[in-house]
Amino acid sequence: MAHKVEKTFRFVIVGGGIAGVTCVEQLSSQIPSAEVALITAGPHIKAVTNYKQVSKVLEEFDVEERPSSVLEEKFPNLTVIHSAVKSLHTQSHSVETADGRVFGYEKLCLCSGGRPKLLTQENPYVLGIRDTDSAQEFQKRLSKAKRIVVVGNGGIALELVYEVEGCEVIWAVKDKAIGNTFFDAGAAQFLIPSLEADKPERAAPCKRPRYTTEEPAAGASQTFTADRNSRGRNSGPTEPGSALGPDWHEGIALRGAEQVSRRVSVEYQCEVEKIFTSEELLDSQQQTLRPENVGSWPVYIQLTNGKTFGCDFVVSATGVVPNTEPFLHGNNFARADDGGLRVDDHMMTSELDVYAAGDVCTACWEHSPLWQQMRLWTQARQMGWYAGRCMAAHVLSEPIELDFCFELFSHITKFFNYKVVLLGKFNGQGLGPDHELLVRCTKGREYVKVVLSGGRMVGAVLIGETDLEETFENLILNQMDLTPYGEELLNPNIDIEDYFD
Ligand SMILES: Cc1cc2nc3c(=O)[nH]c(=O)nc-3n(C[C@H](O)[C@H](O)[C@H](O)COP(=O)(O)OP(=O)(O)OC[C@H]3O[C@@H](n4cnc5c(N)ncnc54)[C@H](O)[C@@H]3O)c2cc1C
Ligand SMILES: NC(=O)C1=CN([C@@H]2O[C@H](COP(=O)(O)OP(=O)(O)OC[C@H]3O[C@@H](n4cnc5c(N)ncnc54)[C@H](O)[C@@H]3O)[C@@H](O)[C@H]2O)C=CC1
Repeated sequence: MAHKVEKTFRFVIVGGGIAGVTCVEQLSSQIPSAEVALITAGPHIKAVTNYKQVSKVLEEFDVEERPSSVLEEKFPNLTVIHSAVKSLHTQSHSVETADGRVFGYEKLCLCSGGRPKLLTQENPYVLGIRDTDSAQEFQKRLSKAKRIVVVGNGGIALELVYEVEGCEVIWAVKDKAIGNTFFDAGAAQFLIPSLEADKPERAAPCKRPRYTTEEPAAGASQTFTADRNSRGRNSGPTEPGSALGPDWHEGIALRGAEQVSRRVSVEYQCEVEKIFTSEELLDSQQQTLRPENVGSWPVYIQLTNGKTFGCDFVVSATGVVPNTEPFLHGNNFARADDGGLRVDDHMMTSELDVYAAGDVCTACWEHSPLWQQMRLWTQARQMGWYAGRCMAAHVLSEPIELDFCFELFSHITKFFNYKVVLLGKFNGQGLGPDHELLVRCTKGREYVKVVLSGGRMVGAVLIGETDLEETFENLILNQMDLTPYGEELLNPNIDIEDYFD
């Protein structure tokens, strides 16, 4: 190594996102005398605010971007270093930053997050959304756009298609239904009318114990339009930093160049065949172009269903890749198939004294039958907190067991303006055909799905103000045999809370 070690810290944490900051807070509170360094690339750090434990495992909180001085004032033994780590030397227990400084560590936690897994890296018309900078770039480009294509069917796509106004959106999804990372086709059917104009209908409960859904045929498309009055929004840009999170779009107006309201066309069961410029389009003599798509768009996207759309730009909302690159050279990290650093049940990587938490890591311990990893804010906080506890326990030679929060998967969020709660194996993940679904759906009001295996509840999707989360969480955790209750479990006329008292 070219440079001399400037200082050795007991704990070094890399990354000022939710995972890194929570890890720092945990370590600094547990061992206040320990010297801790937080090395982060951005000028700001993320802070969890308004934390609320909704039930045993469900939690809600806001996230704010703050100057790092707030953390340093709170924890006198903390040093925040604003520079990117460019290399890691696990043999000598040191990291080197982009500005050429070298810091030693006794224990290190990598919390460098992830970045968008783009359809293509080179095309200037293909955007990803991750942090405030990329959200602002998206907003700027959108303000001049008449049509965009959104590719992907997860969290970002779901948020964008609902929020974008004044611009036509073509939404290309690989699947038969929208929102496949969070929902099944039934929930998608419940949500899709929200893309259209608000037409208040009297909600009539309909119990659907047998699970059937109508799906669009392969290669089909559906168009939804909505007239919406502008909703109140703050207009000022937010400060640059790490990954965005809940309600990131509340602070920025997502409005295109047209005086139209929402117009979304969903192209089902298709992927991207090719992305090309107008010159390339002329050269290739595209036969598949519909008349409405002919024009001088800066970029064209050809889908595997044979259709080609011209647009102002493409949003690649196609998942994340863990930020591991700076740490790999010269070291021997075991990585998972998704590119994340493999961690065990103590958040330890395969390298001695190196831990990892949040989007950069892949949980490779034997999971509880009711938990799975998803790269989410909540899990970044839980992992950062638990990694901090493990690091502290190891230096103090104390025993530590996997935390209870990894017992049951839980996530609270909002899609299409509905509250969404996901519990356990909410989509029957990994259960094979050996499970049963109960569904209750009240159009425009709520969608409740329960996943049962061997008569026991193993997962649930709750959309709307169902007020069922706590009861269902208990039923999942206590694994009570629900066979005697049958379909009554979702009877809208029974107060289920009283039922199980
Ligand atoms: C648009 C969007 C909306 C989202 N909405 C939700 C939501 O509603 N609910 C939810 O649960 N989750 C949501 N997520 C996911 C959530 O934001 C992430 O899972 C979570 O923020 C990950 O936290 P992290 O600390 O692991 O990583 P990050 O927040 O990405 O933080 C990584 C940090 O590491 C720093 N860093 C990176 N490389 C280096 C380096 N070499 N040296 C030093 N520092 C480095 C970065 O500057 C950053 O500070 C959303 C994500 C996006 C992009
Ligand atoms: N409310 C919430 O909980 C939100 C969570 N997030 C999180 O932020 C992160 C980033 O979000 P997303 O990019 O939406 O990731 P995601 O993992 O949620 O979804 C990625 C989607 O892209 C699809 N996809 C992948 N490769 C593709 C390809 N080549 N062509 C077409 N489709 C492809 C996948 O099938 C999946 O539907 C995720 O970890 C997500 O969970 C994001 C927004 C909201």
